[in-house]
Amino acid sequence: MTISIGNDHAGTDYKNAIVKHLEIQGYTVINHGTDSHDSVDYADFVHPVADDVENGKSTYGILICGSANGVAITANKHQGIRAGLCWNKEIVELIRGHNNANILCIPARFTAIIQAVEMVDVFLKTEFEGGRHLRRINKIPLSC
Ligand SMILES: O=C(CO)[C@H](O)[C@H](O)[C@H](O)COP(=O)(O)O
Repeated sequence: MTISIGNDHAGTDYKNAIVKHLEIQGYTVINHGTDSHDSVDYADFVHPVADDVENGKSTYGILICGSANGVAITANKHQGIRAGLCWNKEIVELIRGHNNANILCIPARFTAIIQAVEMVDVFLKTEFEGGRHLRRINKIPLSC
């Protein structure tokens, strides 16, 4: 499975830990984020990640910035994207199980690196439940 990842300067250390964790497990990771701690603008890496997921180049995306709000707002402008901001594993289960999210947004300044890695694991293993949740997703304008 291929996963696209992006981060701004607030998320560089988190991105590095997540990429290492995923590659050890055999995932292919496309890195659109900055590898530096110098200040950058989140939209510059969000759009390439969202494009990858929309066009099927990647199955899922992972976005990391300070609060995760900038990346989530930007990613959800894309028609085929359902991006969810998560701060614990329970919320991650819900954005996959209930919302069929295809991008996980992680707030680096409000989450420990180990928590972020654990959230990624939950995101990748949780299946969409379908049923009533599919009916609801189908009512989200421009998202399906
Ligand atoms: O864009 C954000 C929130 O909407 C992210 O949290 C950024 O990482 C944050 O805004 C960066 O802030 P900085 O003061 O420029 O480091």
